[in-house]
Amino acid sequence: MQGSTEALVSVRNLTRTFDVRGGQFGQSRSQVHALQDVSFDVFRGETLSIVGESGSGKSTLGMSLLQLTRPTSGSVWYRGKDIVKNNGSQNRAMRRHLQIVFQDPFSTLNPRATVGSAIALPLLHHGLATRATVRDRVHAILSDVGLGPLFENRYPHELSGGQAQRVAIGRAIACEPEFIVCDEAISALDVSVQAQIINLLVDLQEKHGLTYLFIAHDLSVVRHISDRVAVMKGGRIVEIDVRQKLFTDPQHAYTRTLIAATPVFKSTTTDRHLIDRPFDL
Ligand SMILES: Nc1ncnc2c1ncn2[C@@H]1O[C@H](COP(=O)(O)OP(=O)(O)OP(=O)(O)O)[C@@H](O)[C@H]1O
Repeated sequence: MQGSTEALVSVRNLTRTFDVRGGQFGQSRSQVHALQDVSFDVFRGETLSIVGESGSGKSTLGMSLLQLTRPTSGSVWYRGKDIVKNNGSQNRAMRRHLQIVFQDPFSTLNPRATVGSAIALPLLHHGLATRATVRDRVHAILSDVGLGPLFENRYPHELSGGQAQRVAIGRAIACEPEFIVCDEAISALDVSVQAQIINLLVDLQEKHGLTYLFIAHDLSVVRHISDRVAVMKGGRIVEIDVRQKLFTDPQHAYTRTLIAATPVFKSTTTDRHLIDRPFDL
């Protein structure tokens, strides 16, 4: 296990209910219980994966941890503080330490901003570089994510999906965070590019001591890179355990169903880098 047993983030009794309108003219109202009494810890340095069927609440959970959506009730403890109670400026300051990488990098990159300025912005905003040092920092971050210095002048439309996701990851690590939510961060990429991005995330975790909440639906990847896995169904965590135990001795019937639907994993390596996909088919 890569992580410690020190809780970096603690989620307690988290609930998120959405009011939704139905009917032809929106005349009827109902509620969706996206998160129901969710409690768990994320240990410093670990990769905790969240798996579950579509609509089980994975993204709502990830967004709630960063206060990108406000929970209906419950608490999220980080650095001794319940960040659910944060005001706007406290949230902005907190997000230097807690970052998120989404599935579609193009939707989060400004199409009119170069890669260099996308990475420079958080550096300058959080006082992590000055006008004099920012270019060197941008180049160092580009190198960290496997991109050469010339990428600083490119615009998002000039990037492949994998390159754009590298930029999004670079922008996240520019803030020197300790915790990153990866919300289906490899799902939209070609299979061979997925392996490259997984390997990059593994390298960055080792280099910077990062903690990941890795939201995914692909159990073969989750099985490879996670320290622990939480299984969500209907807004609840139905099972959470260390990876080895969860995959070899699942306790919940739904976990068994998910695992049964996953291709057999043949690799016995303990190295979390992927050689290529489909490595396990
Ligand atoms: N803004 C919203 N308004 C209304 N309902 C929402 C909203 N956001 C999420 N939901 C509902 O909450 C539930 C959980 O959604 P969520 O996106 O967290 O699931 P998920 O497990 O991430 O799904 P997927 O794997 O498809 O991304 C779903 O029923 C969804 O329709």
